[in-house]
Amino acid sequence: MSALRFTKMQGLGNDFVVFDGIRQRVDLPPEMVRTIADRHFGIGCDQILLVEAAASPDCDFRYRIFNADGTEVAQCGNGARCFAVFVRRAKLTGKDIITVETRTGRLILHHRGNGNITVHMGVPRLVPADVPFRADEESPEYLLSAGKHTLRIAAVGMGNPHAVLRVASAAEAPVATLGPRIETHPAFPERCNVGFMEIRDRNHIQLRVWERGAGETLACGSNACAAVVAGIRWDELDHAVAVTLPGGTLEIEWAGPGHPVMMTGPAQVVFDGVWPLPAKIRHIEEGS
Ligand SMILES: N[C@H](CCC[C@H](N)C(=O)O)C(=O)O
Repeated sequence: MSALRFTKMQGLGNDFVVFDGIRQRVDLPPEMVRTIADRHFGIGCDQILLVEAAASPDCDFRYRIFNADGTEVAQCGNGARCFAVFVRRAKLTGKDIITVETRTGRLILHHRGNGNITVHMGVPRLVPADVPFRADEESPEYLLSAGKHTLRIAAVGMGNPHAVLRVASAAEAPVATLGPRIETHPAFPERCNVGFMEIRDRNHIQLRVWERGAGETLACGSNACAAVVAGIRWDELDHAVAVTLPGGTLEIEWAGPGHPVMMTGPAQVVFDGVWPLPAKIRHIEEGS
């Protein structure tokens, strides 16, 4: 095959290149992911999403996610909503409720009928080793040394690792400087996504996110979930919260430990396209 069909999609401005890996063979070595994601030499996106056949009989699809830096990861909330729209539009399923398997668990994607999708994002991981985060014991808040700063953070796993800091103003938060410092902090052995949360009231936060492997994005669904979990554990938020990010607002609900986090929001198609496979990738493709 000398080219791959794709669909460009976005969820609150967090943008994706989505490949159907069922009707076409799609290999995504890191170099190819980086090239496709590049906003000047490629298509341009924060993440690539790959639809595959499920290995588990009780799942409808396998859902794979690749960051713009080429790393494969196990969770993407905004991408999950786009995945739900993609598989219906591609007529890979007609279901309203779709179960997908990821590298660390499974998500349930629910078309609400009004253009919004609700995603059962799984039960948050709060034990440090499950985030993963290096700490002797579980706590709603940890102190993290970063250069001359000592930061109070929450560490939450949503199938991917998240740090959350409370800030007075999300708009003025030092995302571009402190974000990469925390993303690569040794306390997070697999790096992390970094949320800067301004609490407006018990049912509304403003959030900006420095994403692992992508930098600051207009929205991050899994960090929105992690931020609400953190705020509820700090007794600063109620159980249903509107999370306003630069790209728009998500509705997040969490009933407390042991319960899943539920995320509701939109997902849109931007355009369809064809990605020409460069010769060297085609050479690998032909099994040489
Ligand atoms: N950067 C994330 C993956 C994408 C998550 C984000 N786009 C979302 O909507 O959850 C990570 O490395 O864990």
